[in-house]
Amino acid sequence: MRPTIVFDLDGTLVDSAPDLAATLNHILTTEGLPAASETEVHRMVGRGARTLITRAFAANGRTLAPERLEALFDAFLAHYEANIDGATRPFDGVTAALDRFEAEGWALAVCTNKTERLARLLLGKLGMADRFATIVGQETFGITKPDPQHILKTIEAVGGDPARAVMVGDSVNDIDAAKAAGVPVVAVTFGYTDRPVTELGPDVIIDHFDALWDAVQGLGVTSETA
Ligand SMILES: O=C(O)COP(=O)(O)O
Ligand SMILES: [Mg+2]
Repeated sequence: MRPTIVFDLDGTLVDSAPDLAATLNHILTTEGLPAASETEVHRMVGRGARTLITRAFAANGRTLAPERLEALFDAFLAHYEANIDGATRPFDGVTAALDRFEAEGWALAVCTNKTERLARLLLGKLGMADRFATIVGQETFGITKPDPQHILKTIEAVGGDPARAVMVGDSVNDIDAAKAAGVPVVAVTFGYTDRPVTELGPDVIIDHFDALWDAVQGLGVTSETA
């Protein structure tokens, strides 16, 4: 059985904050609220767009009734879909790192709290969708990180084994989900998080995708079949 490497999307594979911020700010300004900075967005992304909107309104002392939140979520998705790849690009070294894992026989997967639909759209526009054996989002199983089942079901979807899998992510949601799933986790330092990943207890931390292959080798999950 092939080993599986599961990637978070926003803040891990792709630098999507500029486009997420543009859409969030479209919603906020339409509502008469001040725009959020990209740094603020970095701290609020990670639990999906409903949570992003909720957090941004809370930062302005506003709470949202459930119906209002759903309406704003729909408006967010429509605006984001139309602008999804405006400035979003893969982080430096992603392509070479994916090439390496693919060449060594790993199954590549995405597990994101974005919607699967928009994750597929974005990765398709970036020419990356075909590289992944599966792309799992918030609505795929109705489960989101930090629930460990989000990662475990992603591994299952590619026919993988959690005992021969690794998670790569940027936030507490990825790290907590992986730990609860019993899957070793690599944290990146260049993503979106409200707390430095050094405080979150990942198995290993990398500053650049060029360090990913060696970091994963150090976790003892290898390409050879047992
Ligand atoms: O869009 C989000 O809030 C999070 O997405 P991610 O799980 O890919 O980081
Ligand atoms: Mg992320």
